[in-house]
Amino acid sequence: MLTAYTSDEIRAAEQVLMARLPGGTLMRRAATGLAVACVKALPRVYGSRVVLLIGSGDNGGDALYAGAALARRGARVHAILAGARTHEGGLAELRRVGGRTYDLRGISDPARTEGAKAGTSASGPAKALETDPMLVNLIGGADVIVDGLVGIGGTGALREPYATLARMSAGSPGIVVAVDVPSGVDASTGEVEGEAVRAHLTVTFGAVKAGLLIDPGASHAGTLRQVDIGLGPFLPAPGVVTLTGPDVAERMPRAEPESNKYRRGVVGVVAGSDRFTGAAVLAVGGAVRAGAGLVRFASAAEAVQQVRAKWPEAVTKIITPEEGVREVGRVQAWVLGPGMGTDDDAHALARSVLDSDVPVLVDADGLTLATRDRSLLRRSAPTLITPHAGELGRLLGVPVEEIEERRLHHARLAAAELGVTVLLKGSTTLVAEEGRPVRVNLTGTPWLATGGTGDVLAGIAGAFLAGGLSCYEAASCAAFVHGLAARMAAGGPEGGQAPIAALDVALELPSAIRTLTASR
Ligand SMILES: NC(=O)C1=CN([C@@H]2O[C@H](COP(=O)(O)OP(=O)(O)OC[C@H]3O[C@@H](n4cnc5c(N)ncnc54)[C@H](OP(=O)(O)O)[C@@H]3O)[C@@H](O)[C@H]2O)[C@@H](O)CC1
Ligand SMILES: [K+]
Repeated sequence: MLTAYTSDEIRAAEQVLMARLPGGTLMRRAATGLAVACVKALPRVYGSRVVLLIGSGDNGGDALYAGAALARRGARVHAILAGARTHEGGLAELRRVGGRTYDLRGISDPARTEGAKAGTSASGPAKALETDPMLVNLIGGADVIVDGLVGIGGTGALREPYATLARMSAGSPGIVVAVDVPSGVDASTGEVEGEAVRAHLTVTFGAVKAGLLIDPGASHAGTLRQVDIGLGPFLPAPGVVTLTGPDVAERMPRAEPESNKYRRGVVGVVAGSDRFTGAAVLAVGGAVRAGAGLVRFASAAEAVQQVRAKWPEAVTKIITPEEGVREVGRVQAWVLGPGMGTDDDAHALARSVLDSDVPVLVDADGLTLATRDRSLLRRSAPTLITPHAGELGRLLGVPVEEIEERRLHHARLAAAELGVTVLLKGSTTLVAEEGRPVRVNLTGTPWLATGGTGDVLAGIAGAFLAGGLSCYEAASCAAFVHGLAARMAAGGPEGGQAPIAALDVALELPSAIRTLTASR
């Protein structure tokens, strides 16, 4: 399991460790790791052009010492001094080995208190920077740009001149290496208030910061490399974690020799309607291919006909809103919602499912119904909701943009406010439940952003719930397996480059599960 921390947690651990070591030891360790990462990223160090963006704190200190190490190996190193102060030891060391500096305070006095919103065009002092020939040449001609503007000490939107430097580095052909965290990304949450550095590589020290795993921060971080500085024993229990393949393999329901279909878990699916049938076919497909012992599907006649045609292994029943799921037979968990509609009949059906005493996964139209009638989610058995940002926004009465901007906050808030487990879909899927670390899933692929993949995910998680996993475990394992199957469908476990359809993800599930469980 990978663990991730907030800035405060890292800082507290660093204090304890620092008190036991000679001064400067941690920065030396960090800078050495950073220099090694830069060497690996460069085709050749000797003669390469390295530009350091230096802020006023220790993040800049790391970059200066690493720059000095690169200069000693023959790189041409230029430090752009952007802060009101500069780390003295680092600067002296860089100068000692022939590194050069360019002090921005000499060319402009930008409004340092103004946050620059992403996308706004530069004006005034920022404009003067953007057209400064020296700066344009340095940044435009760099083989590698080392972002040492701010690290875990950063707060709020990047101020000038940092914001302009972040924007300029995005236009450079050089490799951008972020020191500890891309400047402008909130290291604790992944939130980005204004301009932020877009790194190809982030070299992070001591432990992974949660904001590097969660979008929008995650998409600014590029490849992550962690440098051990000896912090491990001093870190607290993490607030954010990520499951690895072996973690998921260990948790997934197993088919034991004495298993029969009832022992492996019976999942009920209430999805689709006479008008919409595709979502039902995909949700049932997810459940069937993820290894449910038996899938009971209950819906209107047209949806039942389509599901039977595609998945003959499902036991189907045509139901009416009045009778609900009373006569469907015993299940260990329900999946409720995809394509079921949102009218009064759908509401009655949802009520009959949510009245049951087994775990229920609520997705899609089920979430729309719950938005209108929150009492649907008040139940004694566990509930898992699987919204995308828009659905969660409606449930919480918050604009979708705010959900996207503050994913970690809103996933936690929803879990607390609604008393359910929340799987918030997106490029970095989050699973939140009160009293537990938020789980971030990293196996997704941009190709997953296509219609119907959420229905497949609901089916997978439903199968895992029926197999005996808790909402928290079922959601995080399902997100992992779903993302892995999508990657494999798109061309390979590391992510291919072919478009995929939702059904491809369902069909790929056995292969994905096989790659996970082969080593268990
Ligand atoms: N502690 C350790 O043991 C180790 C720490 N290490 C390293 O130290 C880093 C943390 O260093 P840190 O604490 O000096 O903070 P850091 O991130 O460099 O900058 C903070 C300064 O930036 C500014 N600033 C803030 N927000 C801003 C904004 N939005 N826009 C513009 N400016 C902004 C503000 O300064 P001011 O406004 O006064 O100029 C603030 O004081 C850490 O990430 C890691 O790289 C490693 O060496 C390993 C050992
Ligand atoms: K940085």
